Parts: sequence; C-alpha cells; structure tokens
Amino acid sequence: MQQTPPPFLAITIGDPAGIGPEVVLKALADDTVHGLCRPLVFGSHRLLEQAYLYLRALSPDPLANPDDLEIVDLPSSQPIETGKLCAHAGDLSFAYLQAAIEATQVGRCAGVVTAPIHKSAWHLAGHRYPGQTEVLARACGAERYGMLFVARSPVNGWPLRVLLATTHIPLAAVPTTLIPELVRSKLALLFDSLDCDFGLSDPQVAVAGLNPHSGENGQLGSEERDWLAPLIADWPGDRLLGPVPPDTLWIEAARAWAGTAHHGACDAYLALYHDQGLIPVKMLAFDQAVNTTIGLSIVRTSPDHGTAFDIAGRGIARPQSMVAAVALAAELANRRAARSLAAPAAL
Ligand SMILES: NC(=O)C1=CN([C@@H]2O[C@H](COP(=O)(O)OP(=O)(O)OC[C@H]3O[C@@H](n4cnc5c(N)ncnc54)[C@H](O)[C@@H]3O)[C@@H](O)[C@H]2O)C=CC1
Ligand SMILES: NCC(=O)COP(=O)(O)O
Repeated sequence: MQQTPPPFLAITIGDPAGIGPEVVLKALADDTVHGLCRPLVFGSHRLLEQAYLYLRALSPDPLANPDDLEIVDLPSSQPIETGKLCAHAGDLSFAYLQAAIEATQVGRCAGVVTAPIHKSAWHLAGHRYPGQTEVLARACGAERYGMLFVARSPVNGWPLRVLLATTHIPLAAVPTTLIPELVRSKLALLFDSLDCDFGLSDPQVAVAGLNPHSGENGQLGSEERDWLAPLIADWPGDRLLGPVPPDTLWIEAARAWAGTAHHGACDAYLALYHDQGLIPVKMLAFDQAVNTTIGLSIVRTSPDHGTAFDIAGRGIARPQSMVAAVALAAELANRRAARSLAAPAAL
C-alpha cells in the first residue's frame, strides 16, 4: 500500500528577538521531525541566517541550516537586538502568524505551529490581542475555542491534558468572568475535542474548585456550593469529577506522570484560571507540554514556553517543547485527514 506523505506544517519563528528562531532551527535539525511533517517556515530568511551563524558556535545541539529549509520569507527592514523588547520584532511576529494562518486556510499547510511571541512587543506595535490564540480564533471565525495544554510523560507516555476555563485576564477578573455558561461551554468544547482530536469517546474529566478546599461548604467561598458543584452533578453521564480542591487535584496526575501507582488520574482537567492550570503543567512537564487551540477550523499548536529574552542568543534554549508541538500538530492534522476521508461524501 502506498504511504501517505507527512503533512505540510506552517512553522512560525515567533518574536525574532527571543528564542523562537533558535528552537525552530534546533527542532528542524531533528530527523524525527522531518519524518512527521514537511515544514514550511514563516520568518525572515536574513534573521534566521544571522541566528544560525551566531548560535552555531554556542549551541550544544545541532541546528538546521536555513539554506536547507523551505522558508516563506517576510523580510525585515531593521536590525533586531536579541533579548530586547521591540515593536519591529512584534510587528514581524504578527506578520509571520498571519501569513501562516492564510497558508493553512487555503490548504497549503495542514496546520500551524507557532513559536512564541512577546505580548508586550505586539502591544508596542499596535497589535492589541491578548495572544496568538485570539488572532487565530478571529481569523477562523471561532466563537467557541480554548487553550488546551497537552503533554506525554517521558516515563510511560501517560497524557496530561489541561484546559484553561479563563486565560489571559487579571486574577481579580476571574471570579466575575467565571460564570456557569462559560464553564459549561468550555466543558462541552473539551469533550468534543477529546473525542474528535484525541479519539476518546468516553473520557473522565476532573474540574478544579476555585476556592481553598473547594469553598469548604461555603465557609471559604461560595462559587462551588452555589453553582459549580450542581453544574458538575447535573452533567449528563458519569464523566465529570469535582469540584476537586485545587491543591489536591494534581496529586494523582503527578503520580501517573511519574509512572508511580495512581488511582483515578483523569483523561483531562479543567483549571479555572491561567496559573491554576499552568503551574502544575510547567512544574511537571515544562519541556514536554504543548499549547493547542481547540475549537478552530485549523490545527494550531505552540510550545508552552515564551520568548525567554533572558537566554536568547546564548544557545542554551531547549527545543523539546517545540519538537512536541510539531509532533502534536502532525498527529492532529493526520487525525483530521483520516476523519475527513472516512466521512460520507456530501450529496
Ligand atoms: N506560545 C507563546 O507565544 C507564549 C508566549 N509567552 C510570552 O513570552 C513572553 C515571556 O514570558 P515569560 O513569562 O518570561 O516566560 P518564558 O517561558 O519566556 O520564560 C520563563 C523562564 O523559562 C526559561 N525558558 C523558557 N523557555 C525555555 C527553553 N526552551 N529552554 C530553556 N529555558 C527556557 C526562561 O529562560 C525563563 O527563565 C511573555 O510576553 C509571554 O506572554 C509565554 C508563553 C507562551
Ligand atoms: N500562557 C500561554 C500563552 O501565553 C500562550 O498564548 P498564545 O499566544 O498562544 O495565545
């Protein structure tokens, strides 16, 4: 039987002042990545060439030579200082993302893998989005979308999946943003994604409480008592657990991740705000975790880390999360392609 060639993936280099170019060049030096996808890099050839020549002497890891890559070149008009916040770099990273989305929407690529952008650089350049997620959602016309972190344990392959109910908002805005409709909508989105994107038709999902000890029957906060616990209890089927006190929610997941005996680790977790989910994810799996935007018409993944200006240009950025982001994008793209082949043709 003839083998299907791996999917084309649009890979952006992110903010060129950060570690995006470095982790992209390191990831694309890995032969397994080329077995998974055919990469099309969205960036500035000159800046990638500069990063390659500079890092070659410093990096302990192999680097892909930009001359060997297929690059959609969006030329940069000004010099970029590594590790420095700058509006021009923000503008470029925004343009790489837009071009990658367009290439994917017209079918040239099967998904987008985004290296990290710096949100303040976007703001300096006048691109007032909370992050790349919202640009993708807008471009895809998605009203219901979510930020899901996915990581596979290097010990045993156990998959950690954490969806954030709220994302880039101030902590003070969480209690007012977190309303029953939002939680219902995120849970429905999560179940759809677990089924369609991950092939799990009967998953178990745990929901975090908001307050210490999940409110301790209203003594330490009332959200759980007033609506979160009833919402979970009324959810159809027997697939939701919670609200689990947020300090203990991660214990079985951490044991499953470490390959230790565990009882009742779940297929996915709903964290109610950014750091409630991302502290455990990054503590357990900083080098493995991938951020994927669910609910979009296109596949999108990204490493879990940011631009790391503090180490940019030193050759020490680890590419594993970027490699994992490419691998997950290829997996999701292949699953979508298989589903569309299996779907009955429209009359
Ligand atoms: N996918 C994306 O576009 C993301 C973008 N960001 C943005 O990045 C900017 C900087 O964010 P920070 O909070 O400083 O987080 P960061 O992830 O850039 O850095 C946090 C710490 O982790 C280290 N680190 C990060 N990635 C690493 C790697 N691959 N190898 C070795 N060490 C690494 C850094 O040196 C730093 O000490 C912000 O604007 C943030 O919003 C943050 C996360 C994801
Ligand atoms: N903390 C995750 C993050 O900052 C990623 O944001 P986005 O640019 O993917 O929307």
